[in-house]
Formats: sequence, C-alpha cells, structure tokens
Amino acid sequence: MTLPTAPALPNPIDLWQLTLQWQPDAATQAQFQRLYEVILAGNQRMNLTRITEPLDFWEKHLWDSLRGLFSPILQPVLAQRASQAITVADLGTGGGFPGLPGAIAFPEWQWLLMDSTRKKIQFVAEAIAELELGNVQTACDRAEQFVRRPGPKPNFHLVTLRAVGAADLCASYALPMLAPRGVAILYRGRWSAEEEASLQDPLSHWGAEILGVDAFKTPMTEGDRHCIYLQKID
Ligand SMILES: C[S@@+](CC[C@H](N)C(=O)[O-])C[C@H]1O[C@@H](n2cnc3c(N)ncnc32)[C@H](O)[C@@H]1O
Repeated sequence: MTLPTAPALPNPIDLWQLTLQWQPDAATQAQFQRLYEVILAGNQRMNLTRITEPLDFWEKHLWDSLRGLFSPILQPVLAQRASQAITVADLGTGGGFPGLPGAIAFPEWQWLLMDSTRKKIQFVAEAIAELELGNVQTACDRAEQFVRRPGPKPNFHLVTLRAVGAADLCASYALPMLAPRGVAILYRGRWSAEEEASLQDPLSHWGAEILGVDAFKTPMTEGDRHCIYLQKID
C-alpha cells in the first residue's frame, strides 16, 4: 500500500489522561499515526470514512473507539481476567473501528475483526499487515451466520459493535458469541428508554443482563455518546 503523507494526529496527553486514565506511549502514538495514514490511503480506493481531518479522526475514530474499552463499567470485569487471555470480536468492523485502535491499545488481547463486505475485510487485512499487528485476525462473514458455522462455538470475552444496526439486532448478533460472564459493548450515539426496552427479548433469550449504560460526551465537540454493556449470565 502506498501511504500518503498525512498531517500529524493530535496527542493531547491531558485529555487522554483525564478521559481514559491512560496515555499512549510513543510507539503506540506512532501506530495511531500509521493507522491514520493507512485509512487515508484506503479512502482513495474505497469509501471507508468521511472522517478524515486529524482532529476529527482523533476524536471520532480513535478516542471514540477506545472510550468504550476504558470504561469504568468494564474495568472491574477485565480485572478478573489475565489480560493475555482476553479474546475480542469486533462485528461489522467496516474500516476497522473500534477494532484496529483497540488492537493497537491492547496488544495482548486477541482480536477478530469481522465484516460481511469482502472489500472492507480485504482492506482491514492489508491494514493489519501494514501495521504489523500480530494479535488480529479477520473474517468475512455475517455475524448471524458465523455462530451457526460448524466447529467450536464462539466464546469471546468481549464483543464490540459500532454503527452496525438497531440495538436489539446488535444484541442478537453479539450475545450468542459470548463466553459466560462475557460482555458485549454496543457503541451508540443517543440512547432512549425505547431502545433499552427493545433489548429485553434478546437479553432473556440469551441469558444476559445490562451490566451498565455509560453516558458521556466526546471531549472536543461534545457529541452525545452511550456505551451499553451487556453481560452473559451463564
Ligand atoms: C456503518 S458501518 C460501521 C463500521 C465501523 N464499525 C465503524 O463504526 O466505523 C457498518 C458495517 O457493518 C457491516 N455489517 C452490517 N451488518 C452486518 C452483519 N450482519 N454481519 C457482519 N457485518 C455487518 C457492514 O458491512 C458495514 O461495514
């Protein structure tokens, strides 16, 4: 892949620390910059994202992807498990969000990035090679079909979905893929009581409950965000 020269991404140490209680080290920041270049290069061939300005990319792709993983709701669950044992599936990953920033920030976790669109998964596979990420695999599949394939039943510790569809549909994709006590993270913008009510059927069908709803604003443009954490009970 020929990478264009891209403007430098911001690295607002104070904001990382204040909002995530975490800061990327120099190598991680260099990986984020490389990811930005890879996305800009991919965008020249296909429509991956309209978010291409450095500040926008930082906030709406990098920070937004990571905020769901650094949530205070998730941290106690993660603390119960050795970090290298954590497996994550990002369903409907598109151009690789939140999966690629997550795989860079959490290199000890094992990631599967899935999308039903072949050319998007081809791009993600190229990005993984370009970024030399040894902890990420890809699958071109539909989430609802993946669980029905012959072979061992998926049992991920985490499943993430951002901008893939209605909340109840996302829950019905994610919950059958979780290990007992595993957590699905639904990345949403606004969140309503009606959407929360729509989760009741998939939650009772798959034996899960709402672990928590994290409401927050993006740190630069103050957009409304919610991450919904669903935990498999048994
Ligand atoms: C709007 S994009 C979001 C991409 C990315 N998650 C993000 O937030 O930038 C939705 C993606 O979900 C994929 N998708 C939709 N339904 C799917 C399904 N049932 N299984 C797998 N991928 C699906 C689409 O191909 C598309 O790439």
